[in-house]
Amino acid sequence: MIKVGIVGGTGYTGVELLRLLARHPEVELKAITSRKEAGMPVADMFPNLRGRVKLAFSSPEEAGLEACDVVFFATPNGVAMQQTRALLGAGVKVIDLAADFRIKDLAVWEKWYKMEHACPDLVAEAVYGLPEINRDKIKGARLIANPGCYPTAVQLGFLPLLEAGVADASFLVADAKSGVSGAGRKPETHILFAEAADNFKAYAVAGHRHWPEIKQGLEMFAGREVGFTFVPHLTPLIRGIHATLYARVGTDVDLQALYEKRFAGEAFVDVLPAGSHPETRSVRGANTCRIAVHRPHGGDMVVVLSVIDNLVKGAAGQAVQNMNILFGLPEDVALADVGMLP
Ligand SMILES: NC(=O)C1=CN([C@@H]2O[C@H](COP(=O)(O)OP(=O)(O)OC[C@H]3O[C@@H](n4cnc5c(N)ncnc54)[C@H](OP(=O)(O)O)[C@@H]3O)[C@@H](O)[C@H]2O)C=CC1
Ligand SMILES: CC(=O)N[C@@H](CCC(=O)OP(=O)(O)O)C(=O)O
Repeated sequence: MIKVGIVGGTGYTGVELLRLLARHPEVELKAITSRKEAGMPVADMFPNLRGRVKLAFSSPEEAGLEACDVVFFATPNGVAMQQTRALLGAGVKVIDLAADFRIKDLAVWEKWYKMEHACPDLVAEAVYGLPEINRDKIKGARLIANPGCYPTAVQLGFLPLLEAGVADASFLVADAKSGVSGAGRKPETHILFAEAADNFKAYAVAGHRHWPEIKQGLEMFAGREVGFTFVPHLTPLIRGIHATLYARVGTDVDLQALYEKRFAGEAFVDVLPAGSHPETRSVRGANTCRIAVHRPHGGDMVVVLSVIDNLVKGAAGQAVQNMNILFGLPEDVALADVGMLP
């Protein structure tokens, strides 16, 4: 059995990890931390886990994380980097759902995250946990930087175009909408029901911290610098990201065949038939990225539609997928759920 610890068990990604790991046949949950709720049985806070998770929250210091095989950090940015070195030293693998290890250029990371990095050498070592591009590196890793939610939807959507070199890499646009759970469980005014329900708005148009993360990935796929514009929106859904991606391509490319070929054999990327419009609800609760590719009016613009559940393929599901790869298990263990309609 894989002994698992979770730091930050009271947030939305923490409880989503618990939902997935509670029925993972190879996992033994050893510790789930919360500083505020230490001592409270997990199922008292999250009744969906009654009868499935018997542990109580413990404080991070008393959780015995060094005795685990793998520790997930479902914590705000800047927490995992304080504890990762000691855990790796104790032989524990680490999967960080936050952004501490995602961006290789430290100056860029420090600019966007507004703090000094605690362990630059570990940033260099960390493997970016997008299995569809990094599966082989993930297999041998000690430290996984689990991608952000918008970055997962956007990078998977652009991947075939850029790898094949068929798009104009100097003009890439991502117009993305996220459900409110993407902002986490901490109380903030802009995610109150009366603020976010029956409302729709863009935010961080001047610059969002996922922009450098996505750009780093797109440049790796393209093998060159890219021109990339990213506009996130808050939409009155609870779960889900819908990314609408725009690029210029030559008119002789069979886009449908390109996408189907690139993702053939990928259990968690579903390329829909030509002309489809993927819905966020079709991936709700599922670890699936569902993609459709369009060429409106037969012109030179490609429009890619990419949907994920931000808490599953955009966070906890992808983290469990990475854990399965790290421990040599089939990638879909505990991740075979289909989306929930309606
Ligand atoms: N929500 C989403 O869709 C996605 C989130 N992420 C990332 O995952 C991480 C977690 O997100 P989310 O679950 O939404 O966040 P929440 O704000 O909902 O939860 C944060 C959790 O971390 C704990 N925590 C906070 N500070 C510390 C600390 N200093 N030391 C130890 N534990 C701490 C909190 O519990 P307590 O204070 O009691 O200790 C809580 O359990 C974030 O970095 C987020 O950016 C990534 C992809 C998608
Ligand atoms: C809707 C919403 O607010 N989404 C969050 C992004 C989600 C996220 O968790 O990103 P990191 O893991 O990189 O922090 C935001 O825009 O800040």
